[in-house]
Amino acid sequence: MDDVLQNIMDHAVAVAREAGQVVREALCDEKQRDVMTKSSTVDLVTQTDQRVEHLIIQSVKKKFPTHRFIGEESVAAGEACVLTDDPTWIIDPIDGTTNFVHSFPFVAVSIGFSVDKKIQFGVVYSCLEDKMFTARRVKEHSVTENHLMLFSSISDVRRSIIATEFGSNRETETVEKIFSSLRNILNIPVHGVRGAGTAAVNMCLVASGCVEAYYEVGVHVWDVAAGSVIVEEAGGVLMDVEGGPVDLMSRRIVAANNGTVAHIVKEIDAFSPTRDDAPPTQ
Ligand SMILES: O=P(O)(O)O[C@H]1[C@H](O)[C@@H](O)[C@H](O)[C@@H](O)[C@@H]1O
Ligand SMILES: [Mg+2]
Ligand SMILES: [Mg+2]
Repeated sequence: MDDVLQNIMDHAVAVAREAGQVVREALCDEKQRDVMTKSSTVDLVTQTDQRVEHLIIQSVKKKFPTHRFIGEESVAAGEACVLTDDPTWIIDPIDGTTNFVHSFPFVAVSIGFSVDKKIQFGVVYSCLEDKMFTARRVKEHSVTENHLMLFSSISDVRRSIIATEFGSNRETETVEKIFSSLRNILNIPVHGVRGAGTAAVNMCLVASGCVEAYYEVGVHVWDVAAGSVIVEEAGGVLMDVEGGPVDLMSRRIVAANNGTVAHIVKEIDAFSPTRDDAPPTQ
């Protein structure tokens, strides 16, 4: 199985790189950044998101015809978001669409691969930085092209930088919760709060030791599937925002180094968005 998995992962890396090239080219063409909206007026999608997801799925289908997919834009188009035991590619074609639309320079292609409902490997290609982050759920972990994972050993949360995002839900109650968590964390006080505008890159920043923790409520499984392995294989931990094991379908995540995770969880004003795998409402 090892060689088989490596073969699949090699394909994921190759197709992520190909997808990244499409994203870079699209950035120079305003038409390809024309905005459409999904769950809210600030939940953006472009024809490039759809095109890149199609490219990845078609490429994988040719090589691995029995594999299944959970893709952000396919789910937006009505496909079910159900993780089975079958080999499944979990794809975010452009993580950081808002960044892409505004040319804010952090945009990633994120691909997680799951078997038996466990993510086996993750590939995050931060395509404007041209950084490829990969990790496989075995002891080995690697970040190609010399992007070494330098995991943070800081355990004093007051010396930390915490990454988070504001998401795309602007309901008053949600915004209140987001700011309540942010206020608690700033008041610790931490050295700083940052956000790259992409969950996948934020998780790679944890794995690289650039930030001590990342948390968000409102993410989707395609935002965090790949990053989850990258963080864990770098030596980090994943947790639910109220403590306890993370559930990638729950839309809640904390990814952190060991020293700060407990402190961060204490400060988050948690809430529960509709799960990714909830049955569709009629
Ligand atoms: O750009 P996306 O693929 O839509 O992912 C975004 C997500 O929509 C947003 O809610 C999060 O705050 C970002 O961190 C994601 O990466
Ligand atoms: Mg995303
Ligand atoms: Mg996306």
